[in-house]
Amino acid sequence: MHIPQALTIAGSDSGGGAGIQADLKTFQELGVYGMSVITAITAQNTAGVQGVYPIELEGVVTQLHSIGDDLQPAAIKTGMLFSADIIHEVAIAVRQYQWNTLVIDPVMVAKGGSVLLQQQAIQALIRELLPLAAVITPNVPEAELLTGSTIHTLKEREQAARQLVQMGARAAVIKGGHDTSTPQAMDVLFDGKQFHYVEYPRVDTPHTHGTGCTYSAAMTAELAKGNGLLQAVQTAKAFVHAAIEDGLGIGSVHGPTNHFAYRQRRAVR
Ligand SMILES: Nc1ncnc2c1ncn2[C@@H]1O[C@H](COP(=O)(O)OP(=O)(O)OP(=O)(O)O)[C@@H](O)[C@H]1O
Ligand SMILES: Cc1ncc(COP(=O)(O)O)c(N)n1
Repeated sequence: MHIPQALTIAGSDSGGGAGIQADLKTFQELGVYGMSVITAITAQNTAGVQGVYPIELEGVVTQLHSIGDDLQPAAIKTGMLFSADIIHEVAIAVRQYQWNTLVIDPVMVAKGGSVLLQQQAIQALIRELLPLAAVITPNVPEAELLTGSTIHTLKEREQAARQLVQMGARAAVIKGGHDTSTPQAMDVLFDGKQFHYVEYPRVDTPHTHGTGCTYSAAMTAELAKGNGLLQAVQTAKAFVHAAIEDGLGIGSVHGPTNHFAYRQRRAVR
């Protein structure tokens, strides 16, 4: 039996809703064997981030080699990378091990405002990692920082997605989770040739901690199974929407999403 395998390179969230924890739960829920390279430990809960502790560079590099020298992830995602040095080492490993199906979630700040990517690392992300991406999945503020343009309208989101492809990514998804002016949570995918629009109704909930991580992890899992990009994005959107809609009510502030929801809904159908 062939088991699809995927790797996440990201930060640990002690609260379990975002980062490595969200990624591995999502991989598992979608029937994919998950592996991890941890870039930083965060002390975090539903109220916010209480501390950020980057892993020593050598520790990140050794984890990358442990995976690359033995295991064969069919798809890889990056989340919180924290520093330019870590980005540099990840880019080297991606090229060395030919991790061509690379999903970049350019995590920059947590929902509560804590910095998860140092300011000076943004240029390294653009220069070294973005050109290796099968797809990059910024939210609007992240897309603005990556492209240097302001984004208000749908046209501007499309332009930003196109620009990210011109900058070297093979595809870009600009997420609409932050745009509360519309009743739909609509994401724009530019696959290098055409635009696709993936949408579900916006859920009125404060429990959206880790939505971006969960979405990009679900995309990575679907790509690891050999699915095409549009199908992977559509399944990921269904997965994250179910996870938001069936929130768990865990924690006192911005709770995690429900990683069981997609599988449970399919089981009762
Ligand atoms: N309230 C909501 N209702 C429905 N869908 C949502 C909602 N919030 C986010 N989404 C969807 O969740 C996915 C993740 O998007 P989001 O914009 O939250 O990412 P993000 O800001 O990068 O997340 P994170 O802050 O966790 O990294 C997208 O498909 C987005 O449209
Ligand atoms: C380790 C880690 N990675 C990513 C996020 C982003 O998630 P959110 O913006 O929902 O807090 C996070 N909070 N922590």
